[in-house]
Amino acid sequence: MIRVAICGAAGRMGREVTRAVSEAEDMQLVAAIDLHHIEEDVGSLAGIALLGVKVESDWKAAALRARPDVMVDFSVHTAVLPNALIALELGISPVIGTTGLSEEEVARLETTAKERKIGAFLAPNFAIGAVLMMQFAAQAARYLPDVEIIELHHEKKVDAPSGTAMLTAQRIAEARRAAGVHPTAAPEGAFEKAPGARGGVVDGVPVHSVRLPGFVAHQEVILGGVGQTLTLRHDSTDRRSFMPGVLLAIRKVRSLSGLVVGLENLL
Ligand SMILES: NC(=O)C1=CN([C@@H]2O[C@H](COP(=O)(O)OP(=O)(O)OC[C@H]3O[C@@H](n4cnc5c(N)ncnc54)[C@H](OP(=O)(O)O)[C@@H]3O)[C@@H](O)[C@H]2O)C=CC1
Ligand SMILES: O=C(O)C1=N[C@H](C(=O)O)C[C@H](O)C1
Repeated sequence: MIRVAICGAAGRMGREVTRAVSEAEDMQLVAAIDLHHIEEDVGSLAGIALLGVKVESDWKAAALRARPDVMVDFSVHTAVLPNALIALELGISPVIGTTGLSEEEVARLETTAKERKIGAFLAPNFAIGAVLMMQFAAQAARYLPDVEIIELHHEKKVDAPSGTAMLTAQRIAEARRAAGVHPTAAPEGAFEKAPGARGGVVDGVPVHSVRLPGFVAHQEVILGGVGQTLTLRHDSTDRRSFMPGVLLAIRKVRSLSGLVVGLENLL
């Protein structure tokens, strides 16, 4: 049995992960950490009976008591690094889905996991369709280097652009560099009458972030060429879409060497 702790257990993703872990035959939920709902039991939060597991607020105390093998983090970007450093200090492998980390924070995780020789995993998107979309986008950008990203999420999402859009832009930029191609420059005199109208630029790729009720997690990558466009679109209409990827990461993380980023590296 893999002993699993979940940080952010009472959140939208945390509840779904709680359910998925509790249904997996090779996993046992041993700790649930969140800053809210600490009086409620995870069973009622997730709509399942998980007798004996209470939501706690102190991750280190929970880790020392419950001794998990793996810590899954779907909390907030400010909590990820401290949570993961505690995990690595105690020999627990982190599986991180939380987005919005800085490059410096990812670098710190990488160094610490390497120093401590502990497997760690981070993915901005655990849905297989999103992983394929990112790969197709990178492949297509070699031939159609003019690309823009539109990501659309629920109104409660705090970070923009999404982690998925950030990684997609990074993959597109790498593909452009490898192929030696460049996007078309904006016409001379181009201007924004409303600041931000052309989106935020990530690694040379304009990204447009939409936040509205009714959305879960969606992304379009639009590539333009002479007389044609190619649109790649992925829709997560239910958070269950992320669960097979999360379970896969929980099963594989302890066999990794240091920090691995991106679900494609586990498939
Ligand atoms: N990689 C992927 O495939 C996916 C990633 N995500 C990412 O996961 C993250 C969570 O998303 P979502 O579930 O919608 O967010 P929620 O706000 O619903 O859940 C986050 C939970 O974490 C709690 N929390 C805050 N600080 C801490 C802490 N220090 N320790 C433990 N728990 C804490 C929050 O409590 P409080 O309410 O008090 O702040 C909240 O209950 C986001 O960064 C999102 O982008 C989401 C979907 C898929
Ligand atoms: O906050 C979300 O909901 C999601 N966050 C991740 C991201 O920022 O890319 C993954 C997915 O898009 C859902």
